[in-house]
Amino acid sequence: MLSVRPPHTTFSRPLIWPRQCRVSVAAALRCVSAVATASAPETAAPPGSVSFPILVNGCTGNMGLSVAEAAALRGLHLVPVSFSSREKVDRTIQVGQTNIQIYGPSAREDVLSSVIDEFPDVIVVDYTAPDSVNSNADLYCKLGLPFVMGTTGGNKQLLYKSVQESKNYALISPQMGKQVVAFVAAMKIMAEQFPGAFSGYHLEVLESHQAGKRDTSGTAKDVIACFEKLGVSYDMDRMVKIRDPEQQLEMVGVPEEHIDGHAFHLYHLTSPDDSVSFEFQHNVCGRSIYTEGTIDAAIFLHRKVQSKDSKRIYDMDDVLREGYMH
Ligand SMILES: NC(=O)C1=CN([C@@H]2O[C@H](COP(=O)(O)OP(=O)(O)OC[C@H]3O[C@@H](n4cnc5c(N)ncnc54)[C@H](OP(=O)(O)O)[C@@H]3O)[C@@H](O)[C@H]2O)C=CC1
Ligand SMILES: O=C(O)C1=N[C@H](C(=O)O)C[C@H](O)C1
Repeated sequence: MLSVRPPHTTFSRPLIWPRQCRVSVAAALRCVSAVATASAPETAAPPGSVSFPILVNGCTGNMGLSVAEAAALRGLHLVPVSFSSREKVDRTIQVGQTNIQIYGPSAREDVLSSVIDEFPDVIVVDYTAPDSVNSNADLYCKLGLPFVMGTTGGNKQLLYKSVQESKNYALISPQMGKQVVAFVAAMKIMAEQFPGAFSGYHLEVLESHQAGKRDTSGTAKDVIACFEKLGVSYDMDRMVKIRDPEQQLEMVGVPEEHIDGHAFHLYHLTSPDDSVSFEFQHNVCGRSIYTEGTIDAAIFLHRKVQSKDSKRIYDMDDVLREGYMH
């Protein structure tokens, strides 16, 4: 059986993961848009808040649907369009009062062009799949569609290059949970201020996510990059990735009701002589922390686009720094 216990530890107590969490498209669009405007929004936008069109790509999936629901609840104008990786989709998804039409990949460019005509200040949010990150981003950049990229994976360098070259606006973050973002930001600060502070230390990393997660945790990769700057050498192949529900229940301690949606991370450091150890954990149950952060990210990006800010590429650190922490 896979041992969750990092080998280089002097602790005698078993590793216990907390059981509780702690930490003609255009015509159709015009028609739906008119209905959406005429009928009262589900929940009025909070006083002083903005409302703008938001298109969530990946509404057939868990994050896409959650973000679409949260957008409607926050009083944003949900564009009734989303996409699938499958060509033969004949499907609509009801989110509040909006009927979202799902299109296949070949319709993407035409449909998105019509969306821009109809909703020039639209913000796209992408929660699709790692292998779609670059092609989706390339298309948003080609069309000048500002986007929030929540989807992890893909080629990060190419992603940034596309945005830079197109001068499009984008907010890219593998982690939208604001408290987790703050933790990673603290790790980055430590790495910048005390490079080499953990030289010679041994690092073990374990991450557990719902079985459907295809890639390695993007958040873990970012945290490991900080440890590397702190002097730790780490081979990514050693990361323990748990996707098996039985192990998650019995070994990791994920509450049963969150087996289908959780993100538990553990980083364990041990000094060369085994006399000192450190543990960092961030354990998330459900998805509300990400949906909340994603809506803030979309609002933030919309403001930047409207004010024609000269900076074009953002991450969640920028969002937190501008006071969205609460
Ligand atoms: N940044 C953050 O804070 C977070 C990031 N994530 C990341 O978001 C992504 C999605 O996660 P999650 O919702 O849990 O995954 P799901 O598997 O539940 O959903 C992904 C959906 O994307 C759709 N999809 C795949 N390819 C395309 C495409 N080319 N165009 C449009 N839709 C597509 C799939 O539907 P279909 O079969 O119809 O194509 C699927 O329903 C992952 O990369 C995950 O790591 C998740 C949580 C938080
Ligand atoms: O797929 C997920 O669920 C998550 N993905 C992100 C990642 O890969 O870091 C963020 C969080 O771990 C949830």
